[in-house]
Formats: sequence, structure tokens, C-alpha cells
Amino acid sequence: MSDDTAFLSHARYGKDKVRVLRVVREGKWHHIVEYNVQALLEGDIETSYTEADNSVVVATDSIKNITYYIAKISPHVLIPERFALHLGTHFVSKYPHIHKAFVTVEQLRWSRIPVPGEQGPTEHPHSFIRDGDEKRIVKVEVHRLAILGATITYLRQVDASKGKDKLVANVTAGLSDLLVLKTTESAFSGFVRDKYTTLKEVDDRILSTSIDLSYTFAPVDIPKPTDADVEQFTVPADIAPGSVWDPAVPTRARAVTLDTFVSDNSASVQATLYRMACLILAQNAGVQSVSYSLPNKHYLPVDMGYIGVENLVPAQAEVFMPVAAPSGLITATVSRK
Ligand SMILES: O=c1[nH]c(=O)c2[nH]c(=O)[nH]c2[nH]1
Repeated sequence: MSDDTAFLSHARYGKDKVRVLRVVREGKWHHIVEYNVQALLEGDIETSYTEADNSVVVATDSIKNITYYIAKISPHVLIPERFALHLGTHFVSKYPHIHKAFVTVEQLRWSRIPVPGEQGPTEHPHSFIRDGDEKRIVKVEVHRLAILGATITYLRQVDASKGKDKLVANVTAGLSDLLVLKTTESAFSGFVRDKYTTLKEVDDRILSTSIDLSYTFAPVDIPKPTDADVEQFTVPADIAPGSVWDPAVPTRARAVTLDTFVSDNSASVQATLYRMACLILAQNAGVQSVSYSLPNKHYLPVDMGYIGVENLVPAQAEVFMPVAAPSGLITATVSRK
């Protein structure tokens, strides 16, 4: 079917919500990850839309099967950044007409159940608890690029058979739904006052937010699989601290987020957010930018004047009403200069 007034300007497809639990057994110690995976592809797939040509379609059912297969064979499956890169690399290496893979991995929280031990509580080797709604999030884009002389260009813009190609990945990682609350050391004053203002200035309030954090790494070269089935995936031998490959980045980013929430005498959500983001950039050399999305989950002191009871003095209020909506929403991206 052709249409003189329309053309296909963008196309991407794949499988969403592929749920996978992977067990890795190390003697009596079992490790688990539970992932929700989205895997989407781009490439020379236009004719599947414009000419009903399914010969260019890797079925989304196969994309699901590949996701499970890579979860089975990948030595990197316990680290979501590496698993996502392995999966994305497989798609663009296995199928010559697929030039970009977009893989999002959401890792659900499973922690070891603490059990009594002879020297105090210890962690159980194979029993786990879902301790919270927090998720780790990893988004990778693996691109196959053509090298033509000194120039690198997107493969789909050139004749792939004429150039060598290389793989480059963009990786963004972070966490979501990390719910926190502090009962003091948060204030909010000095804001615009005009005829619309009803909010009182406070030098002490409850501060609560559900933290969404994402940080973006500098683009990274990915070694091409050299095995016949293009199933292998190599992690560099020398891992630069603070880079995509450094598994300590997510631990540090979470820790500094919580430390700053705890220790900052907050003048506003905005100011606390900025501190958190600057510290992540300072601690992780490979991170180029950091974004937070922080809803200000309001807890309002209940006015008990009706019964002659004081509950409105900020530092002394004891009964609060959690307000689900509306909430403030404070977002920002802080980038390396
Ligand atoms: O930390 C805050 N930032 C705001 O922008 C804002 N606006 C508001 O009503 N309360 C708050 N708190």
C-alpha cells in the first residue's frame, strides 16, 4: 500500500513485560534476580509496516524466547547492566538487518531473610523477602555503527556490506520507588508571596518523597561477539571505577542518595536534589548526567483548634494527615561540565 501524503517516519517493535526469575546456585548459597524486561528493535523493518512483509520480522515471541535464553546462558545475568548489554548485543549481532536494540530491565527487590545465628542474626542462603517496592532500572541502547574510513555512521544509512562495523552502547541506570521520610531538618521558606499564596513558611516539617533516580554514562564501545552463534559477551578486563562496568556505581548512587536525604538540613526538595546529583557525579567518573524525579509527598499537621488542642506549631506537631494528591513534583538533571 502506498500513500502520497504519508510515510513511515519511525518504527520500533519488540516484547514488553517479559518476566523472568533467574536462580544462580553457588553451593548452598543461591542468588536470585527477578527482572521485568522490555526488548525493542529498530533496523530495516519498514516493509513489515508498509508492505505487510513479515520476512524482516523477528517475531516478538522469538524476542521473548531470546530474553529467556540469554538469562539462561549469560554469565552476567546477576548484574542488570551487563545482562541488558548482553541481550542487546545479541540482537544486533545475530540479525544483520537489526541495527539498534533498546533493552530496559526493571529489577524487583528480593533480599535475604535474616535468621538467628550463633553470633547474632545472619542471612538465609536460599530464602528471600520482598522488602519494598523499590526497583533497579537499567536502560541500554546497543547500536551497530558502520566505520567508513575515519567516519562512523549509523549502519542503516550506508551499505552495510561495504564497511566494518562496531557496537556502541548508551546506558542509563538508576532506581525508582525508593520511599523515604524524615520528621525534621527540613524547612521551606522565602518563596514567592502574592495573592495566590496560602502556604505558611515553616522552619520544620516532614519531608517525604518516592525517589526516582537515573544516571547516564558516557557512550561505551562493546566488544563484538566472535563465536559462531554470536552469544558470547565479554566484559573488559580492566574496569574503570565509576564506569558502566563498575558494579559499585548503583550501590554508591543509592547510598549517597540516602545519606544526603538523612544529613542535609533541607531548604527545599530542589536544593536537596541538587546536592544528591552533584555527589553522584563527583563519585562516579563515567557518569555524564544525573536526573531525579522527587514527588513532595505532603504530610499536613492536623488543626485541632476545634477541640482546643495545639497541633500546628511546626516542630511540635504530632498528628499529620498524609495527602496522596496533589503532590509537588520536583525534577532536575545535573550534568558534568
Ligand atoms: O521543597 C519544596 N519545594 C517547593 O517548590 C514547594 N512548593 C510547596 O508548596 N512546597 C514546597 N516544598
